[in-house]
Amino acid sequence: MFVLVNLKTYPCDPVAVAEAVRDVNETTDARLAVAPPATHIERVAETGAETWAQHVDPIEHGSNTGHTLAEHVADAGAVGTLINHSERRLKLADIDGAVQAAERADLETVVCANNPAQIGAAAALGPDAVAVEPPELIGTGTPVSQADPDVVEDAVDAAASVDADVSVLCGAGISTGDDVVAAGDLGSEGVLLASGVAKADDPTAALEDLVAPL
Ligand SMILES: O=C(CO)COP(=O)(O)O
Repeated sequence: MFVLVNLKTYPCDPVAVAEAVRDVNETTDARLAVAPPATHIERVAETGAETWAQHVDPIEHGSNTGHTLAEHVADAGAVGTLINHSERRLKLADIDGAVQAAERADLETVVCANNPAQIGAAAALGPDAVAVEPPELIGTGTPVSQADPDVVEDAVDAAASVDADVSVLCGAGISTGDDVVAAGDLGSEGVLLASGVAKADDPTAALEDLVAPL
């Protein structure tokens, strides 16, 4: 299972969380990665943790002000990027452009979406993976894999019907190893989570709990 920790803009120490991700990754067959704010990618990558960006813009080198260029996040040490999110909503054309920008920079891609219909559209753009995250469950601590298992199974079916090579992750409210196991049982190849680690008093213990049953 892939466990991707999105730090959003939570007031945690991204380097400390990254060190925890790096250390717990050594203890498990699961694959752990962390997505800090763009400003912290370089310092986080220097810890040795697998580092992802939270966003890249659908642009190339040139006259763009205030944008995030895929090549820059790759240079800073990111190996992948989230694209689109309930909290960073993009138009379909911009998701398409961001996937192409990320591929140009050799970044792995996970396109987030709110529901199975959007997952089908996202999968059609050819990312490496899609992640279904019902907005109403994000940040609640109520895990999608238990509160809304149908949405995960339907997302898996929707992606498979478009492109069987696109992996499916799920997220929202995931915070325990049981939640991760439940996600896997529904056909998800990984989880995307944030508050369960970023807001934890002890991120290492939270990560250890997440991967314990894997
Ligand atoms: O939005 C999410 C990850 O991108 C999920 O957030 P929570 O894990 O806080 O519910």
